[in-house]
Amino acid sequence: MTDYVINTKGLMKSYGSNLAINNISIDIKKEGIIGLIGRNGSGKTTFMRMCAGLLNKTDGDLQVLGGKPMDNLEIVDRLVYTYHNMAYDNNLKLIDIINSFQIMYKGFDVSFALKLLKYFELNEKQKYKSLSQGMASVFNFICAISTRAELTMLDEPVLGMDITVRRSVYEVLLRDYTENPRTIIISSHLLSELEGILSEIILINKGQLLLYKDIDEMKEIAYRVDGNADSILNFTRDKKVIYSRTGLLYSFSIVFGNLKDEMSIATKSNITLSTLRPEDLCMYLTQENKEEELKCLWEE
Ligand SMILES: Nc1ncnc2c1ncn2[C@@H]1O[C@H](COP(=O)(O)OP(=O)(O)OP(=O)(O)O)[C@@H](O)[C@H]1O
Repeated sequence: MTDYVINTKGLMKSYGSNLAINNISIDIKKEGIIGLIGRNGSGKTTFMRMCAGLLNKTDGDLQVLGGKPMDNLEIVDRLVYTYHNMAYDNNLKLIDIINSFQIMYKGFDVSFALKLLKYFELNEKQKYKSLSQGMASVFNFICAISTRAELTMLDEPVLGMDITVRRSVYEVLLRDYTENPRTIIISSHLLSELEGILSEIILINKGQLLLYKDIDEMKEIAYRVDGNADSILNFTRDKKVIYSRTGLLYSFSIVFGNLKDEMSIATKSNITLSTLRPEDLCMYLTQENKEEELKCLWEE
């Protein structure tokens, strides 16, 4: 038995001339709730769809649950992938879809799915097409989580949900994971909300893998350096600076690397060091400086 759910080597996917996944090599460990994080268009959906056997790769190796996912029933029976716009037949009621999941997945827990429908106040007789975006997302989540598949991939699962429902979904997810440990990969932009339930983060940008880290490790791999511009420059001279802002009122830099042992040097150099929240680190690693373009918007 392999210790990994997904192994890729040099994975590539192009849509015509558009390179959506660019040379991703990653071994994703079994068990955990993993956040697949990246900006719009970074390739999250493309990556998940390839893993789910719904999309062919262009090049490279891709193994999911120890096999190739494309046209491989033995593998796709052990995984579930849901997204916000599931294309169900217009006439299907929620109960019909639940019954189909039960037929497709031998581990599907119907009674749990029905309890969740009640908990989230959905009516099993309602047609899927009549659900609001938030309600449809809740229903897709219910189907995915009740499948208890070895690999559960949720693509933007909370799209359209209000904050109260999102919180309930996170709680159900975490509790169900504790009862039934498996690998759950969630793509989302809302890292700040998810942080509390994630064990690892995969960050991709423009189709490339930037990092795959344990969430606790992430809290020590980059630091914010505050001080006056000269002190910051001196302190960061030999360090990997990923973002810098120099202003009249304040200046700071973001340094990639563990600076835990440099606290006393920093204090002597009139520098304040602070750790970054995973969400901020992801933002600094993927943002582009558009200051000049922004100014141009109001120019004649
Ligand atoms: N069917 C398609 N045909 C052509 N290009 C596509 C297609 N699907 C995705 N792309 C392109 O591939 C890139 C990655 O898209 P993808 O949907 O995988 O990103 P994403 O990270 O899921 O984005 P978002 O967070 O906005 O949903 C984008 O440049 C997108 O325009």
